[in-house]
Amino acid sequence: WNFPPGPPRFPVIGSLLSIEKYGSHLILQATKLIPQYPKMVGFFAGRMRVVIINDFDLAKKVAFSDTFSGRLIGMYTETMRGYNRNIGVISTQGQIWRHNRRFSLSTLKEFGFGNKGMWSIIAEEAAIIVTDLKTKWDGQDFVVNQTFNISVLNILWKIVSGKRYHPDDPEMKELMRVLALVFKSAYIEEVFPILQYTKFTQEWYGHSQKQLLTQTFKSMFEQVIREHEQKLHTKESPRDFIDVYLEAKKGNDLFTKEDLIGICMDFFEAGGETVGSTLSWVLLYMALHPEVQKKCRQEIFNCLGVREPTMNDRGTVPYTEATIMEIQRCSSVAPSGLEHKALEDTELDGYTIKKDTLLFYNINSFFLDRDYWGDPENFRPERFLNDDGSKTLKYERFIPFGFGKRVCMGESLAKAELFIFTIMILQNLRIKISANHAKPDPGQYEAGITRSPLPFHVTLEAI
Ligand code: HEM
Repeated sequence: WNFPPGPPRFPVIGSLLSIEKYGSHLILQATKLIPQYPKMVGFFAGRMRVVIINDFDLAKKVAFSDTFSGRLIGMYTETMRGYNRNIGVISTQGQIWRHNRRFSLSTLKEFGFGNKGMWSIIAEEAAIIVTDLKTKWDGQDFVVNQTFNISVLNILWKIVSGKRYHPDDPEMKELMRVLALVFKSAYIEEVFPILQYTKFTQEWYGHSQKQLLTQTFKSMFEQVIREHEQKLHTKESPRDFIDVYLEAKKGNDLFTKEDLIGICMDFFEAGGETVGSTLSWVLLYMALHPEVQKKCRQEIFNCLGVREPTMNDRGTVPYTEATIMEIQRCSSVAPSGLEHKALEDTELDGYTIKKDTLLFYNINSFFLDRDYWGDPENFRPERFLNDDGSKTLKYERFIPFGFGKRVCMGESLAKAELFIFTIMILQNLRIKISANHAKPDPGQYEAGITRSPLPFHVTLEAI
């Protein structure tokens, strides 16, 4: 039928052979095929039909349409999470997704998304890790490797469950490491179910680690929920997200313990690695661009001095804000967002899109569009500033959090975290290229659902 054009297809493995020669990450590599397929490119990935949308206007159409608001429903949830249906927000669709998303968004808002309480929780976590780096690593070489992931997770976890972890907690560190691994090999067993049938192939894509991770998360969340049930706070004084959920669940079948566990998993999966990786990129680009670092720091000291930032300071430090935006553009931490599944047979730009086809909009390609940005390969925060440098500029194609029906649920939290952490890092630490190790290289990264730099060295200097 009239499937969007793409590289040659072979039985069983589909188009993956031709993709492999471009490298392993489908989306990042599909960017290289843009000259041949500027609007969209169709692949057969194992048993799945995948369409990557390179054209911004078409992407918008997909992202804002109900027809394309589905998710891949299948094995991942059943075998990995141990449930017989999809749960939570990220991997549900239809009524369950709408309900879980609406409830989660409004409850998170109630508990501080975008308000003062939230900002001080963020600053508190940032202060702990920054002070730790300052006291332990002053004048020394430091390996940046998921340095901020646990701190960032603590912020969300405090709202959801009232708990936090020590940034050096060995168990949580291990969970974060495995979680990052899961992000890197997402979708693989959906694409090639056959891989699950031998021990050797299972090992190859990390099946047992994935299963262990989801089982660990599951029992961790069940335990936290049990503790909340035993000491449920009333409707009038809920302590956190879990209290509100359990209260709402009374007599309402749309609320289930499985979905609560699913939402907790979603927050862990979506809320730590994404912001954590972006902060690693902040250290990398700051080390590589000392002149930008100096300018940010000067602006911060001029406007805020050494006091803790809040989101009310937005607008007063435009160069720093532009720098964060440029880091998000250059690092493209969620290069393709998540899949959007067609819920029925439909048509897109003259091509037939059959039900269950997966569509990804190529965020990475929007960030690298030469006609749009002029010099996309250059790191240049000024592009996000107006002529006199007094205001940041908005760009339609700057969509690190995606857009449309399934736009990131944590956007305002993530923005607050990036703003407050970056400022507090720069107030307290100078980040330099190490004289003893290779210069950090933005081209050295790992990519799956998220894109994070490989561990790299910097020299830290306390201010
Ligand atoms: C820099 C940090 C982050 C980036 C770049 C990012 C990016 C994205 C992107 C591109 C999507 C997919 C949009 C789509 O499918 O159309 C997404 C979805 C999502 N994000 Fe984020 N995200 C970040 C942080 C967070 C945080 C802190 C949370 C915590 C609440 C979060 C929760 C979610 C959830 C639950 C979804 C799924 C929404 C749905 O399926 O309806 N994200 N994010």
